Amino acid sequence: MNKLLLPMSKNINKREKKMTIISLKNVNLTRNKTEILKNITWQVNQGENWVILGLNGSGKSSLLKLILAEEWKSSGQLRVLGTEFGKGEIPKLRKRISVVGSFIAERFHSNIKAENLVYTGKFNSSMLYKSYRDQELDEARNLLMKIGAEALIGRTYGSLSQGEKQVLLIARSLILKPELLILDEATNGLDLFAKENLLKQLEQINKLENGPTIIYITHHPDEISDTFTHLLLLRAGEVVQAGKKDDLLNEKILTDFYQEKIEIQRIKHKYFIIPMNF
Ligand SMILES: Nc1ncnc2c1ncn2[C@@H]1O[C@H](COP(=O)(O)OP(=O)(O)OP(=O)(O)O)[C@@H](O)[C@H]1O
Repeated sequence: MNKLLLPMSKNINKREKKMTIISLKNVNLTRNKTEILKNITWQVNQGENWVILGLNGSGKSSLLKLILAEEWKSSGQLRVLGTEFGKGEIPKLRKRISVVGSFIAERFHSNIKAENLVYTGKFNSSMLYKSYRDQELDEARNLLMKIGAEALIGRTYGSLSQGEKQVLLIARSLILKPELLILDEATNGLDLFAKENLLKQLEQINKLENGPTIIYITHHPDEISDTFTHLLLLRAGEVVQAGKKDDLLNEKILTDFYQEKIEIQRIKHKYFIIPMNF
């Protein structure tokens, strides 16, 4: 993956100070008589970046789909960027949120060209519903150039490696200058260095004045970089703990969370969780 440089300017738009970005109060999600999310209460404030950590099947993707209004809560109160679900305008809200993740990655046709795919980010859609003039697509091309991915211009999505696809999806996620950026297992399929580049990219996004709030969904504690301030620990559809990263990344809390004895090793800026009974 190429080293990524951010294209955003410092004053993207004026945003309220310290607004609540995400608020869930007693939210439940039930499908086919299965309780997928149970009584979730969680608040993300401006200035915080969260990692959602959980084992397989803990409900991470379902929580993400609720926030994106791709799933509808069964009960409870849900508010994202000031829009109350059930009252506010969801299509408008969607344009303020960007997602990078496999369930987005799978939606694109293999024949779509890199610049067209990046441009779909403008409409939060997986395809372009009309043809765009070269001049319009130049915005996407310029973005790819700025992030050092000009080699991808003109290439079809299906011909790209996993790492190259991820670069495209990141460019796509930035074209709308989102207020909320969600990454769902975004390092899947990336090699060691591509993964570090992605985490570095997030660090740069985080330094932007008026940059987006970042929500990062992962299985891998070693990806909890300095960019992140808070941690949501999700198990079997329930919040086990939610709070400041520094308060939660300790052996007692994580042993309780995983229900397995673990040890934490901090090497340089990374956390490694070692299962002790294997
Ligand atoms: N429509 C549905 N009907 C019944 N059960 C469902 C439905 N959708 C999800 N589930 C179940 O809800 C649980 C949570 O799923 P989800 O995909 O949100 O977990 P996850 O934490 O993202 O998992 P992974 O890390 O494996 O991707 C799983 O047990 C899943 O099988």
